[in-house]
Amino acid sequence: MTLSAGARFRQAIAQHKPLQVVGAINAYCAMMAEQSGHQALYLSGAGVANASYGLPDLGMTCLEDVLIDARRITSASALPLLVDIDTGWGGAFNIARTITEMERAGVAAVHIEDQVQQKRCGHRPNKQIVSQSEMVDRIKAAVDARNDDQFFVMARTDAFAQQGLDAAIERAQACVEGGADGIFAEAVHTLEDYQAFTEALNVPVLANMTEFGQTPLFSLEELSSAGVGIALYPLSAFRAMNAAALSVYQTLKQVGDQRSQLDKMQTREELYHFLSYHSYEQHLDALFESQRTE
Ligand SMILES: C[C@](O)(C(=O)O)[C@H](CC(=O)O)C(=O)O
Ligand SMILES: [Mg+2]
Repeated sequence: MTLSAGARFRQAIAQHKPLQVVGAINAYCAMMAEQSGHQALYLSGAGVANASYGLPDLGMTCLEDVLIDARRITSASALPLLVDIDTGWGGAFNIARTITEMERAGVAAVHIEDQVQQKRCGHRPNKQIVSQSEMVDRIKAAVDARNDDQFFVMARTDAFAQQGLDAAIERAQACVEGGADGIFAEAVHTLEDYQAFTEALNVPVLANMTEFGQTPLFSLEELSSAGVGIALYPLSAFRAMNAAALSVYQTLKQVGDQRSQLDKMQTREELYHFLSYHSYEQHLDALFESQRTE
């Protein structure tokens, strides 16, 4: 029997400590990540907002916006996909619908956070969070809605910024009691903070290694020593792609050709390799005589 996406995510967590989960902004990135040997993918809420809609990460995208990108990724890669569902987009029934649709889209796992609906990036100031009981209700609604009991519901808490370590850990514990399968400890500052979370909890703890934020970019060994179960790189490839693209646009404008930029580009042959272009072409040639020219 083939394992469900959720079961494969759980298996990957069990096999890697920590499991690296890498952001894939689109289907092709998912294919490159998979062929680079990664075991799990991430669809970033900020990434969907920024890349697919040209919007900031301020709770302006909705379920359908994220589902479109999630479906594209699960169609292109067999790796388990963790999806950022922000606040779940509403009350208990909205959250239930979000979970049902994510499962239908072939998603393995989601994280739902305790910010108010008009959420902010976790690494920005002035975040506001809902009460602990409202957050636990979000978790209960999500867990109750899943069809596959292996589908992984992760609680993200942004409480550290406003309320400090102890309150954030207490919240995380309450979420686990409410049924959360894992905890995303957002924007904590030190390995000791992670260690405190992992010691207080009996579920995997995720460390967000997002660049230019509140958390230092710890190595896998460091995260492992603090007991972290999942290391997330939500936008690393996206940021690199953006810098390369900008350089190409500016150079074309200023210089008039792209020759100095070729070393920043993936070659046609590399592109075709990741897409299995040649095997499609061979299939075409073998199947349809009329396609052959010689
Ligand atoms: C993980 C995150 O929720 C995301 O949407 O990718 C962001 C990442 C970022 O803005 O760097 C967050 O940490 O809030
Ligand atoms: Mg997000």
